[in-house]
Amino acid sequence: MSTQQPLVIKLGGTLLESDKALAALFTTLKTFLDEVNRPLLLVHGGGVLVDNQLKAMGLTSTKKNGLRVTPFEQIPVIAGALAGTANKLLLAQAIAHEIPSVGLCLGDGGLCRVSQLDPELGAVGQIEGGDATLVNSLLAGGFLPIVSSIGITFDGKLMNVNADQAATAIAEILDADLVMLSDVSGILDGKGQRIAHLTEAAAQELMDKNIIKDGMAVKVKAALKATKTLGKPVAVGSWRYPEQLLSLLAGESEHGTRISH
Ligand SMILES: Nc1ncnc2c1ncn2[C@@H]1O[C@H](COP(=O)(O)OP(=O)(O)O)[C@@H](O)[C@H]1O
Ligand SMILES: CC(=O)N[C@@H](CCC(=O)OP(=O)(O)O)C(=O)O
Repeated sequence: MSTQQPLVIKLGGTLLESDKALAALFTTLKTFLDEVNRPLLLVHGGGVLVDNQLKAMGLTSTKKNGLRVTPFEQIPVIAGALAGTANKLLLAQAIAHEIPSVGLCLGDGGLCRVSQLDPELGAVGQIEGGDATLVNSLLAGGFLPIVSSIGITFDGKLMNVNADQAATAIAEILDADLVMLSDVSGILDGKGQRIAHLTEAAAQELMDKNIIKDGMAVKVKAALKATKTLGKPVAVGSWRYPEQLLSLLAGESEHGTRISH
């Protein structure tokens, strides 16, 4: 990996529930930025914050194939949780760790072009390319962009995009390396063992058997698409062990799962 090639790290939303894990991760990111001369961008989820917020308002929520059904009347609340609370909690961590940062959504600077994915899912977006100009100038200026997965359609509608799909699309737009940090040590097989290296055929078999399912199936499908476009593997690891970040980046097999086609 070249030293100047951007790195995209996707942070799963459950990280936001642990102040200790957040602080440990941002300490590692600060060291990484100081020691490794490399542009870094964070994309984050926050499904758990959305769940909590909807519940507090007496609203229910369902998922279909790992994607949240998003009635248009709920999008203000969901955008508030993701582009508001989740994004600003991460920005706050960056500031507390002396990392110059900017909080964005997919619509800022036209980073991602978003359209409605499927009318049955409501205000759920899919990404159809984008424009790296704004983000590249932020990276060149030494800022850490922190990007939520709220998108805006060409006709001005807010859309909820799955954060794994957002992260893979942004990695494709920036031609970046991609590491996805979740709440598991990697992708697990039918015996609960970590899979060090997952190919497309093996992933398909595990999805067919419902061993890779829900949010992880969305993540794996998005990662497989990105590996093809980027022509390199995508790593899935845990945010619980930020010290494993360099090992994940180096593609070592001791930690996480490397997905390739
Ligand atoms: N084969 C699998 N290996 C690991 N996790 C899996 C698998 N299948 C389903 N999962 C679930 O996927 C979750 C991670 O995906 P997701 O909820 O989208 O996380 P994140 O918000 O971190 O992106 C795990 O917590 C686990 O419950
Ligand atoms: C359409 C869709 O499913 N959107 C997700 C966006 C947040 C997300 O992906 O958060 P995690 O990475 O923490 O799972 C949602 O509403 O939960």
